[in-house]
Amino acid sequence: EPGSPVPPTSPLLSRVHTSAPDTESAIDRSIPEFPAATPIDEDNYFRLHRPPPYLSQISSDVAEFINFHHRVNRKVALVTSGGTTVPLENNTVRFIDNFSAGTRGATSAEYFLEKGYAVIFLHREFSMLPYSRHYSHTTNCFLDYLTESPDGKKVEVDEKFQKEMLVVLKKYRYAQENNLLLMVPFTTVHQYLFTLKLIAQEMSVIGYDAIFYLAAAVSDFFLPSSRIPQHKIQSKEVGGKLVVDLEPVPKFLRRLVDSWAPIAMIVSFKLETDNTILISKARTALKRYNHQLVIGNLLQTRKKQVVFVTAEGERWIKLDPEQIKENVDIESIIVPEIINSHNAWIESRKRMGL
Ligand SMILES: CC(C)(COP(=O)(O)O)[C@@H](O)C(=O)NCCC(=O)N[C@@H](CSSC[C@H](N)C(=O)O)C(=O)O
Repeated sequence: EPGSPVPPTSPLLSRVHTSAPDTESAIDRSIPEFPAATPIDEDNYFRLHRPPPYLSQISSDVAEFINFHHRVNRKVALVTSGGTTVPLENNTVRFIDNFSAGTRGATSAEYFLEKGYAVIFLHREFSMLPYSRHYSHTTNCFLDYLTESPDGKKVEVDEKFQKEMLVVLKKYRYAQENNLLLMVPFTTVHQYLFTLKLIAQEMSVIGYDAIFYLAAAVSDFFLPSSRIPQHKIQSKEVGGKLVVDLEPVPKFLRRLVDSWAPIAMIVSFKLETDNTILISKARTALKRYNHQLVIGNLLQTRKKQVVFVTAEGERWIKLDPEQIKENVDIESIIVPEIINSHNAWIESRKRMGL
């Protein structure tokens, strides 16, 4: 409406936007075909693909945020959240998406903040966000929490929701006013990998006070720039069938552990749908990447139970029926456990003189 007050630009929304394809730089026919996932070629992915055009903006925001907290020795958690996409056309009409609403990441970020961590929230643009997830358009529509004033002239928060909303609002404002939460978006797996690498390298200044909590659902396969079509695929051009030939995504977790963040504590999630392979797959990931903790979860039961897999063994965390009835966030149990492990990790590093 002309003249109506401009809505506040929420500090929860980053200054960069990722969902519109950067059609200028995504295609580069000069890039040779190469299997991205073999260890030797892994870094070729970063060397041969151009970084997202907005990366320098993110780099300066992240550096400023990290220095702000490093000065006061505050621990920083990088929480990744949401699914990455694999565009099938440069002017993207179709893309392969990875399942994730972003609830795990957004909820976990709240509990890290509650425990005094600063949080860099590397999230799929438009997925669930800390605090606003309680009243987002996809879960509890915020309009259902409002009523009209008796004279019908004003909007008010419904009396029965005042208490719970005040708790969320206070936490949101506290994070905002104390610069504790930095929002960094991604959409494609390409954007995710370049941004994760950048943040990991900038976080190295924090050493073991940094923790990586990798809840994002990352694509395992992608369409290399060398063969992505420029425009929307026309069915007549492909004889009515669409055959997609994807390359494996570089095993970035190995790079993260070995070189981008060699001192930080790293927690990854393993998502399966078959319970018979969950623990073995999580253990394989732990052995392959040699980080500290893999949290296994099944798509079907991810909100009620997870399994911690470490070098010492595995341990299930399950909500009991009462907790399920009470809508307890399983992250309210997961995150404090991880923070205890992070503190033990820091003590062990100090004892080793690192
Ligand atoms: C995505 C969910 C299930 C949360 O759901 P929402 O609350 O709806 O957001 C999360 O808990 C999770 O498992 N996240 C990790 C999922 C994932 O993709 N994990 C990868 C490991 S990280 S991607 C690593 C890459 N594949 C490699 O091997 O280097 C995997 O299972 O393979």
